[in-house]
Amino acid sequence: MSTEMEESESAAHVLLLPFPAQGHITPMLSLAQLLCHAGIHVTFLSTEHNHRLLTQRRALSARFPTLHFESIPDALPPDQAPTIHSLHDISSSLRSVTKPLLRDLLITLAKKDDESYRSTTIRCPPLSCVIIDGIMCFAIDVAEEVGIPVLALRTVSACSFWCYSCIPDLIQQGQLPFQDQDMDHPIRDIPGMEALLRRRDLPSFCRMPIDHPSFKFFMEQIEAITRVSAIIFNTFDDLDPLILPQIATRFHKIYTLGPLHALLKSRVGDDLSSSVSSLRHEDRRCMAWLDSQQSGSVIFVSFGSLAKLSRVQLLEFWHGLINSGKPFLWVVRSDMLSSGQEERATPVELEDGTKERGYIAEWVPQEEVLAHKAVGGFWTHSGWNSTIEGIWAGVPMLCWPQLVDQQVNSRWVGEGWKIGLDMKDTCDRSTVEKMVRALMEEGDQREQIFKSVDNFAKLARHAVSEDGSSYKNLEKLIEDLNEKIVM
Ligand SMILES: O=c1ccn([C@@H]2O[C@H](COP(=O)(O)OP(=O)(O)O[C@H]3O[C@H](CO)[C@@H](O)[C@H](O)[C@H]3O)[C@@H](O)[C@H]2O)c(=O)[nH]1
Ligand SMILES: C[C@H]1CC[C@@H]2C(C(=O)O)=CO[C@@H](O)[C@@H]21
Repeated sequence: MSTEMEESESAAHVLLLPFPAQGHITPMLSLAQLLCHAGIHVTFLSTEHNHRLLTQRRALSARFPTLHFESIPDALPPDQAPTIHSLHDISSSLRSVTKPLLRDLLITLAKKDDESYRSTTIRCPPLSCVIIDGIMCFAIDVAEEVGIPVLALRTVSACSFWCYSCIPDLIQQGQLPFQDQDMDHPIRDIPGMEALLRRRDLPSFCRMPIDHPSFKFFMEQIEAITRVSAIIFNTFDDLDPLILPQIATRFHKIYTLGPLHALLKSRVGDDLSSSVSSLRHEDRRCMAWLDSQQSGSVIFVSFGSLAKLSRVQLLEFWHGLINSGKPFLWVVRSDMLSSGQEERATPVELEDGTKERGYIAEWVPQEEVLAHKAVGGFWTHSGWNSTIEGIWAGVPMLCWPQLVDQQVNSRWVGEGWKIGLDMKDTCDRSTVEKMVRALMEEGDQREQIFKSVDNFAKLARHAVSEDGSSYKNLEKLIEDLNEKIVM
């Protein structure tokens, strides 16, 4: 199929526009590879800063000749990582700087006789579709203006997406903003999760005043995404059987392709390194350290690419880990401490305890780490990529959510899917110690959690196998993109 499509003038050409952060680029790049593997032309458009950090671009283009990397300015300082508080700046910069340039690019790529691509060995057809990250909705206006159909990849979980979608209803019902300080007050009006959520489990921006610029940003995205032709989710049908039908009541076309990283391996091959989308340098020495540890003994601790910790939180976590007595591999990014709190001495008992049974790394090959036999538990911030990678690896999770969708994900992990423990809103050393022990030590609780996560891991394997839902949905997406009927 791919050879025919490469030569065909009518093959699809899709522009992918990720949000500029690791947790968004990784699933978008998996999707890019899956589409290119089927012969579709993909223009992967990153902001200039991230384009430079994607050091594996050349290797990827060599492997997938229909994968083209392009960059676009965003006018943000290169070291400004997105935070929930900087969303307003990011959003206005994308609108004022990136949006007009995107319009020019789409017009150029949509032309039937674009010479820049025709001069390459593989002829590239005119742009037929745009797949945006579900929070890059400024691009919908542009694509509509240029007359190109738009789909969205929503990189958060389906369950948190559904919560986002129900927020306007919660506001209308007077449940938002919260009327008092009781964060355990039940939220019963989100269809499909009636008996599950408390106020504290709603997306973190629900804790903000509703006239806060970041709250407004999310409200705009929630409204705008209703205009896309279809939404792609990084989940699989057996994980979300209660939620996907709810989403389908409001969004007429959805494709569930998850776990995307596993579908990529299943379709394209196992030799692909999961590091191709990494924006940071990986410390691979941690793998040798893991080799030296007993099977199932290590707790892997990673809070993704954006979470920030105060020095007090870091020390409480560290004390809790050391006091638990369990070996640990901990990703402590150099930009993880809140600014101004970096330069202080570490208590000697923590240094000694770490030398004895810990390994601290700047950034690791997380998928490989999760698959290592020494890893018996995953303490995570419940970012969606980490959560679905943890499910795929069949590793029980301890959750300490911080941002946006993570609050919802951790509730589903703890009480919905029952594949872990939710430590939300607490971080003192004795809670950490108790929770780490509960997760890692033999007993009924661990056994139940392990059974449940193992079951979802098996269902995930089925989903990406030839007769599984994600595999078939990808076929359908490819067919729809090629036939140009997703619109
Ligand atoms: O040392 C590390 C740590 C992380 N990762 C990878 O980095 C990604 C992190 O993604 P995620 O777990 O989703 O966390 P964030 O980076 O925090 O992602 C943001 O984007 C996600 C998708 O929208 C959201 O679900 C999160 O809440 C949001 O913070 C994963 O693929 C990890 O495998 C590594 O490769 N090495
Ligand atoms: C920095 C955050 C802005 C919104 C993004 C998000 C989402 O809802 O897509 C979740 O967490 C962060 O990645 C992003």
